[in-house]
Amino acid sequence: LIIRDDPPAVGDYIANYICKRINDFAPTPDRPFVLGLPTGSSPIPVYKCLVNLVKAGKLSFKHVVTFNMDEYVGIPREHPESYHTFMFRELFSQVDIPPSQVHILDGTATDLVGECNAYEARIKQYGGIELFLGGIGEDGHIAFNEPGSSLASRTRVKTLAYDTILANARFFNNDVSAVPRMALTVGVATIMDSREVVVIVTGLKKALALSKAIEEGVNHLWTVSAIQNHPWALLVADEDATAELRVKTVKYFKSIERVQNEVEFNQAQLKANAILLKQMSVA
Ligand SMILES: N[C@@H]1[C@@H](O)[C@H](O)[C@@H](COP(=O)(O)O)O[C@@H]1O
Repeated sequence: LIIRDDPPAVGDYIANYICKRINDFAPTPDRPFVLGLPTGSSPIPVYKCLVNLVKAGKLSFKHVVTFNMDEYVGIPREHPESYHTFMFRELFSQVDIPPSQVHILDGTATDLVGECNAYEARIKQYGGIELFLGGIGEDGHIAFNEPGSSLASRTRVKTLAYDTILANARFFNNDVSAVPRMALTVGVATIMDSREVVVIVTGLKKALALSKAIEEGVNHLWTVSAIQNHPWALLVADEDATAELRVKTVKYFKSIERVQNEVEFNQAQLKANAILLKQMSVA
């Protein structure tokens, strides 16, 4: 768990982290970086920063392949609140990703089950997802894996929890009746299969979910808690989202980061000294 002051600082941290991961991976057309992505308000600061990194020439999406987490059932791609529209508005139209490398579930498909199965197959074809970025709902859902979702779930059709419908009404002019009742979503196991999971947790409203995710056991009622079983998971939260954590938990994770920074600083110094010594011996 990494804690930053506010959502922009969380966005900066995650975007720079993803940028480094993609650059270190050095993707090529034959070996693209496969990235899983979320929608919602939480990832907006991440996307803003990723766009700036691309504009500054520090990052390219040319050899990045993306898979979005979820999409509403029954609203067309062109709908202003479809996740398709959201992704192109906030990220894809502003970076150098070829649209053919973007994958988003089609919530208007005539065969929804077939659409979900094909999505899983496509992810496999690419050799799985390298890094899955996610957000969480107030009830601790990841993607649209609402409370009670099987932790072994795969991409499927999902009925939304009434709390989620209420929470998402803000995107539909606060008209609860306009919010779709169903969605297509990757499963908990689809996310857990990825080689790395990064979760954005910002705002006071996510505080209980964050506590359930990391301070208690793995539980299908708080599906994000499944990350406890993932070998390489990172949560990045802002101060507000830590409100329900124990003081001890917050201090513990902050102290780990301090120790890690110390280790990295010492390693950098050792490296710099070694270079200096080598230069002196050559001279
Ligand atoms: N399906 C999405 C989730 O993937 C997202 O994490 C959640 C939180 O949204 P926000 O970031 O706006 O709080 O909203 C929706 O339910």
